[in-house]
Amino acid sequence: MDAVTQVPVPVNETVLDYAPGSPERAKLELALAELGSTSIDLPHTIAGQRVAGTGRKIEVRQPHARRKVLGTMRNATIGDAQSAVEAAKAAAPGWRELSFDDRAAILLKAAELLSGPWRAHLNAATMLGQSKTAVQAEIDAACELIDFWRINVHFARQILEQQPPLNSKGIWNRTDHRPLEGFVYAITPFNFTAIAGNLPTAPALMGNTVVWKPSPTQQFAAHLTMALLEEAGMPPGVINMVTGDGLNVSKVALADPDLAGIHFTGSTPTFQHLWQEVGANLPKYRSYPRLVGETGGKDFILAHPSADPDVLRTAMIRGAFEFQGQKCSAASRAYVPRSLWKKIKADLVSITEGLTQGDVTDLSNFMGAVIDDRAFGKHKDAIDRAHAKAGVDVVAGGTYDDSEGWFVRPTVLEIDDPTDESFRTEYFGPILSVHVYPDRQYDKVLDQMESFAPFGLTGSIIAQDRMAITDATKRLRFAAGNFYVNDKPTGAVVGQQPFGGGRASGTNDKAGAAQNLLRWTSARSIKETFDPPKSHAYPHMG
Ligand SMILES: NC(=O)c1ccc[n+]([C@@H]2O[C@H](COP(=O)([O-])OP(=O)(O)OC[C@H]3O[C@@H](n4cnc5c(N)ncnc54)[C@H](O)[C@@H]3O)[C@@H](O)[C@H]2O)c1
Ligand SMILES: N[C@@H](CCC=O)C(=O)O
Repeated sequence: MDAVTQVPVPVNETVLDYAPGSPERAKLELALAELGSTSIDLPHTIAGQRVAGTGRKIEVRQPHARRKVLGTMRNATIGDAQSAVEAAKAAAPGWRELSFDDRAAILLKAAELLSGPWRAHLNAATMLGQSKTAVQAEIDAACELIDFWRINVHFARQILEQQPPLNSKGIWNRTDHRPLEGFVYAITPFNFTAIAGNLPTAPALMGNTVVWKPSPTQQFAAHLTMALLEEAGMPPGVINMVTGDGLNVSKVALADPDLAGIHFTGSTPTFQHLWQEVGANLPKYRSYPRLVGETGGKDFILAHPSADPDVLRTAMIRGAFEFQGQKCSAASRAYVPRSLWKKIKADLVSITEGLTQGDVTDLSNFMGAVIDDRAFGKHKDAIDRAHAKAGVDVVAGGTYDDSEGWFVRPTVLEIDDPTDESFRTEYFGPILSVHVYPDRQYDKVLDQMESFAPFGLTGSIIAQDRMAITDATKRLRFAAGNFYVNDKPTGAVVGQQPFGGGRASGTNDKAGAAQNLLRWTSARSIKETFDPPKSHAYPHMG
C-alpha cells in the first residue's frame, strides 16, 4: 500500500526506577534468576535459521562473577560469513519492495514488545552479560532502544516526505529515497544493548538488508534482541547475525562487491582498520560504501572558577563512574581551579571511596565489573603506572581485584602535568584524571585541553558565570559533538541530544537522528514531463 500515512508521534520511554517493592523490580528479579541459572547456546541467525556453527568456542561470562558462563557461541567461519552475506543479498529485493509502513510497523511493534513483555528479560541479560546495574540497564536496553526504534520511524517518515519544492510548468519532480544497492555490514560494541539493536535496524528501516556482527561480550543480550525482532515480524534474511570476533566476517564482507555500507560503533583503531580495508578494496565495489562510525572519546569536564561545587562534584562522579566508566561519553579528564578543588576534594574522595561495587544482581550496588580480563589488565597497568609515576597522586581508588569478577575501583588521579598521557588515552574504564590549575590560568588551560586529546566526542563546562559559559561554548565548538552546560557529559537521550562526535571520535552521523538515516538511502530524482518538446529547434533560431 503506497498511501502517505502519518506515523505515531514519538515520545521518550519513561525510565522505571526499580525501587524496592515496585512491580518492575519483582519482574526483573525473576528474569535475573531465570537467565542467570542456565547456560545457553548462542548460535548465528542466518536467513532466519539458527546455525550452530563450527568455529572456535567463545564463552560469555558474567563480568562480576567471572566463573559463571551465560552462554557459548562459535566464532564465525568464512563459510558462515558467506552464508550471511548471501542471505542478506537474497532477502534484499523482497524487503525493499515492502512498503515503508510495513517496515516501520515491525520496529514499532518491537518497541512495544520491549516496553512490555521483553523489558525485564533484555534488561536482565544486559545486567548479567555486561555488568550493568538495574538503572544503567533500564536506560540502555529498555528506554534507549525503544526510543531508537520509535524515533527513527518518525525521522524516516520525514525523510520520505522530502520532495523537490519546485516544479516548472508541465513538469512533476519527485525524489525516490532508495535503499543502498547491496548489503549493510553492522558491527556493534559491547557496552550498549541499544546501540547493538540500533545499528542493524536503522539501515533495515530504510529498506536495506544487513549482516550484523555483535561484540562477543554483548552476545547474550544480542541473542535476545534478535529473537525479539523476529517476534515483531522481522522477515528471514533481513538481519543476519553472525557471532564471534568478526575477523572472518570482515574478510568476506569487505571484499564483496555488494558491500554498500558499514554501520560501526566501537573503538577508533577498529574503525580506522575497517576504513583502510575498504580503501584498499575500493576498485572492487559496485558503489562507494557508506562508512558510518562512532568511536572513542576522552571526554572532559572543564570547571570555571565560578562553578557550583556540588554540581561539579556530582558531574565528576556520575560522569566518570556510572557503568564503570565504560561509556564512550564518560568523563575521563577534568580541569579544576585550585579554589574549587580545595572545596570539593575531600567529599569527592570520600564519596568515590564509598561507591558500592559488586555483583549487579544485588541492586544496592552503584557499580559492577569491567567487561573482561583484557579490560581488567589494561586498567591494572594504568593504575600501576599511576602509582609509580612522579607528579601523579592517586587520591581515590587505585586498587583492583579479579578474584571473583573483573573489579576495578573507581579511581581519581590528581596530575600536575596536563600533557600526561592519561589526558589523551582512552582507557574506557573508571579512571578520572584531574588537572588542578591556578584560577588565573583558566584561559591557558582551556586552550591546552581543547585539542590535547585527539577525540571530539563529549564534554562539559561547569560554570555559573554566563560570560564564561558563552565563551567556552564558542571556544570548544569543535572539541565535542555533544556539549553539556552544568551537567555530566554522559546520558544523551534519543530525540533530545542526537549523539556523536567528530575528530577521532567518528563520522558524527548522530545515532537516532535523521542525519544517520539519510546515510542509508541513495536518492533518485525523477523528472516527468507532461508536454515534452517535439522538435530540437529553439525559438531564437527563427
Ligand atoms: N561514539 C559512540 O557512539 C560510541 C558508543 C559506544 C562505544 N564506543 C566506543 O567503543 C569502544 C568500546 O567498544 P568495544 O570494546 O566493543 O570496541 P572494539 O573496537 O573493540 O569492538 C567493536 C566491535 O568491532 C568488532 N571488531 C573488531 N575488529 C573487527 C574486525 N576486523 N572486523 C569486524 N569486526 C571487528 C568487535 O568484535 C566488536 O563487535 C570504545 O572505544 C568506546 O568509546 C563509541
Ligand atoms: N549515548 C551514550 C554513550 C554511548 C557510548 O557508549 C551517552 O550519551 O552516555
